[in-house]
Parts: sequence; C-alpha cells; structure tokens
Amino acid sequence: MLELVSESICFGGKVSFYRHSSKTCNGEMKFAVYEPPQAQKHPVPILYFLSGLTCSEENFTVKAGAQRVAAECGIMLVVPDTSPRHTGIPGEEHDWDFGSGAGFYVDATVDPWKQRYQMYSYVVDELPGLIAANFAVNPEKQGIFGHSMGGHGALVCALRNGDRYASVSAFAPICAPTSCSWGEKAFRGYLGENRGLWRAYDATELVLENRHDRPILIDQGLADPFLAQGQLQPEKFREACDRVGQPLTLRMHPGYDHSYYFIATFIEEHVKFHAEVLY
Ligand SMILES: N[C@@H](CCC(=O)N[C@@H](CSC=O)C(=O)NCC(=O)O)C(=O)O
Repeated sequence: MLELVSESICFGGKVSFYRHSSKTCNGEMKFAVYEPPQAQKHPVPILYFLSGLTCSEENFTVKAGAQRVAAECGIMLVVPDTSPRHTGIPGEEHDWDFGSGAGFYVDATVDPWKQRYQMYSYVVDELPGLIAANFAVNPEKQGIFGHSMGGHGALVCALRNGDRYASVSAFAPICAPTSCSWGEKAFRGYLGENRGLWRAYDATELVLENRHDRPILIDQGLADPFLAQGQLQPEKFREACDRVGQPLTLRMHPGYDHSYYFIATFIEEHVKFHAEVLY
C-alpha cells in the first residue's frame, strides 16, 4: 500500500511523494511521481528517471524542471530513491559513493547488503507493478532515463529489458562501471570479487550482446569533472555501439558540468525524445 507524503499541483498536473513497504528491498522505499493533466482523462505513458550518487527522489523532482514539458507531452514521471535508507547495516552512511544514496541499481549478492539493496529488481519489477496498480498509466508504454549513476542504471535496465522499455536516454552516465573507481567500489561491495558477475551491470559490455531497438540519446558536458576523472567514459560506450551497429546520439557540450543546471538545460529534449516513441 502506498502512503502519500505530500502533493502539489504543478502545470495542471500533480507532483506527489510516496513511501511504501517494499517486498523486494525488504523495508521502506520512497519515490516521487508527476501526473500530467492528461492522466485525468486517459492512461498515459510512464518515464522513469534514475538519479545519481547522493540523490533521493527529491533532487530531480525539485531541480530538473521536467514537469512543464511532461505536462505538455502527457508523460507521467516516476523518480525512485537511489537506495534503501536506515537499514541498520553497519557503514551504510560512511561513504557518499556506497551505501545510502548509492544503490547503483544492482541486486546485491553479498552480505549484509543483499538483504536490502535490491535496486535493480525494485526498479524493473516492483515499482512498475505499483505504478500500474495505483495510477492512470499505460504500463505497455515505458521509457527510462537517468543521470550519472542513474544514467548507468537506465542504460542497464533498458539493455537488459528491451521488451519493457521502448526508449532510453541519459545525462552524463557512468558508461563502463566495471572500469572506473566508482563502479569498481560499488560492484566489489554489492556483488563480490568475481568480475564476471559485474558485466551484467555494465552498459558497455551489455550493448555488445543486447542491442536496444531504437537509438539511444546521451548528453555529456565537457566541463564535467567526473568526465576528466574517468568515471563516465562515454567514448567506450560509443565504441561498443559502433562495433555492433547500435544507433547512438552522443552529444558533447562544451562548458557544461555535471550539475542539475546541465540537466535542466537539456531536459526538454530528453522528455520529447521519449514522448515521440511512447505516443
Ligand atoms: N561528493 C559530492 C558529489 C556528489 C554528486 O555530484 N552527485 C551528483 C551525481 S554524481 C553521480 O552519480 C548529483 O546528482 N548530486 C545531487 C545534486 O542535486 O546535484 C557531494 O556529496 O555533493
């Protein structure tokens, strides 16, 4: 059962925050939705946004400015939190890039994380079921996008589930998590030392086996400090896409950083990219 935390009218639709008891994550989870005005008349397509490290369901909802264009396009936005919270797992709050706020959209297989950190299954299975059961949506029409860690999550969810997500895009995604320090730390902690198991959550590896039906859109700022650090590696994803003939629009933007100012600049184009496929 969903518990409504708050709701506000926005561009003729409604922004709402919910919490609920998650079977998959074995405890409380939170998410935000934007219901466009069209949902008062007919079921609408759903667009999931997966957020980055340190984020909750609030960052995108408050900072990206997506509601105006979602209202124009008749798209419902669904924004899950980035991890379970307050699990009592020792060390959960110690690092900003692991544990709370850093679930990395994987199903953990290692104790103690595996009891609660099942973000892949939560996003792909449980959350869509809840959305379909509680909102005026067409569950056959789903798209997914995300930022940074969430861009990685969106690419992985779409590449592994081409039958569920008709469209996918990302802002500054972590494209090759098995070969950057953020991804290596997270995968070692959640999945263990067997690097072979990590590949199921690496978009650059996955696209070699599972092409997406439609072109993928990625925007990347050239002044993004995490690009220079080697955390994002869009060039590796582009090379893999080129190798298998996966259509990819990768746009590199001089001057833009990793922030929500960058996301807000290009959000309209992303929502419209999805709406064209979903309608
Ligand atoms: N350590 C810093 C940086 C955290 C940060 O930049 N987080 C990004 C996502 S990074 C990749 O997943 C983010 O979206 N932050 C939220 C925001 O509202 O900007 C820190 O702890 O701040």
